[in-house]
Amino acid sequence: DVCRLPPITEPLLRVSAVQLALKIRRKQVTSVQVVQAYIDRIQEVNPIINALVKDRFAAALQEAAQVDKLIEEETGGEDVLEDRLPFLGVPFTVKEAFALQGMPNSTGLLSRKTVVSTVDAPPVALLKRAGAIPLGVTNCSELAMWLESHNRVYGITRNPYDLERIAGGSSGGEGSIIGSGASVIGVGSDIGGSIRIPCFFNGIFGHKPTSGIVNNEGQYPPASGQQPGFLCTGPMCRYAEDLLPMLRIMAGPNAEKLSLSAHVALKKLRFFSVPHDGGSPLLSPVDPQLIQAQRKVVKHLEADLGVHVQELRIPQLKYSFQIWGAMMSSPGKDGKLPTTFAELMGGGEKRVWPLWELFKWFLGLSPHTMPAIGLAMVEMFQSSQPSQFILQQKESLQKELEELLGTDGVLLYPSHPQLAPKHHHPLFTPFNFSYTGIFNILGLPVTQCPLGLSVEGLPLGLQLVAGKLQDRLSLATALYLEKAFCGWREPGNTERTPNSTSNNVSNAT
Ligand SMILES: CCCCCCCC/C=C\CCCCCCCC(N)=O
Repeated sequence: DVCRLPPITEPLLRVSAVQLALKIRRKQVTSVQVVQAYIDRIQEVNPIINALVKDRFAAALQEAAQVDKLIEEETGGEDVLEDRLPFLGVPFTVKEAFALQGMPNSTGLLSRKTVVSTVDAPPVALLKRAGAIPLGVTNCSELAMWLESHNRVYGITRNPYDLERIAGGSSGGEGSIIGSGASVIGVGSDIGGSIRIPCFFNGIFGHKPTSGIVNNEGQYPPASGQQPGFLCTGPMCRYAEDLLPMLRIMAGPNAEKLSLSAHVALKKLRFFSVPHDGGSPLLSPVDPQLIQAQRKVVKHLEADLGVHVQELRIPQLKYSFQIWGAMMSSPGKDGKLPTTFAELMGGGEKRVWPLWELFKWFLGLSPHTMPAIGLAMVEMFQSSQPSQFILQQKESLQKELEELLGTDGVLLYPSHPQLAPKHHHPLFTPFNFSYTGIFNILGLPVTQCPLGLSVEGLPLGLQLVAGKLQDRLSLATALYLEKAFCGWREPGNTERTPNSTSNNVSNAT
């Protein structure tokens, strides 16, 4: 069957990063064994999914051997290692848009093909300092600004649940490699959904932190204008228990602001469910299977936690795309407009002429992808003066949601109106990303939570949104839902685990 990945046979690939680190510290397994198991799986699936675009396997194995030596020689005991190096010996992957020393950093732009990073981006450096070992870098969309990971440097990345479908973007290589069981944790970034969309399409967990918490430096392209307030770097992973420790590390000193160690009493939280954006004509209606999955979550929370989940309609959400577009193109505090997409496509030296690129594209001569050319064309007609009406909608939405969520609220909202589309299909539904993009503008933390598979075998999922700096609430809710909905499912494995049957939507009553 050409649409299926080979099944996972190595049990180490079914262990969370936190548990792997524990096993390595306790010498139940060596870091070399774990790193080798992941290299083997990458070599098995990557020729099919094209997710990892440059590896550093030899260096990773050497680093793993050093870790094993360090553990042999450590006299301070397991606790000392856990405290100092919580991810000691655990492999991870990084979106190619981030600097990882010695690895390419083109962000899918052909003119940057030969750019090699000499340093690590700060969140990557923090993970390395916590003992994690990078295996390589993964594919993304051109200039990280599209929901399909396809570019002229590395080609197209495929979805492990159906190779004819997209892996999402812009951190689609991460989504696909983690979803395939060929990486356990990874680093992504998100200015419109680039962590959450690939996590959703590949059935894994991800977290877009509160804006400003994780350092965004060391990724290309740099955000400009007001965009630094919307761009977020965050964790992507297969097991919910890895989200919080990853965030704690990646946030560095800012982690303190999130009180991540505070206990979350789920029964005392206030839950809200918004089933759709209120009907923007630009976006697709929400897939009935996603509506049903969200309803099942509501029922489960009410039955199991004894909470009341309030269903809401928030009319301003209908303008999500217009709000995102207006804010992304607004000038920064210094009055400077953001760098245009056409300038970014030109590699910073000269801007490209979108219509000329379009003409070349039809002749097969453009070094750019169609979505990038399309974005540059749309930009030509975009005003940097957003309408007062849209700004008012944004202000009232911000106020309403912040008041609603406070310090104890969690909102359930679809991640995207459709299940993973076929390759190139987002060209016909380019505004659907607004389901995720709106929360970048609002600066709220959002955890992407998988919810089993659809009748077609594609991942279902949901966004869990919390108030500013309340990341621990959406993270705790995802951890709780993983138990009931079984979290990540192995692609190609249609068998259900014993307690998962009732949560497969195809089986739902
Ligand atoms: C050729 C079709 C192009 C039409 C463009 C229509 C306008 C759509 C505007 C923006 C789409 C951006 C998608 C962003 C996806 C996530 C990006 C991210 N880095 O978080």
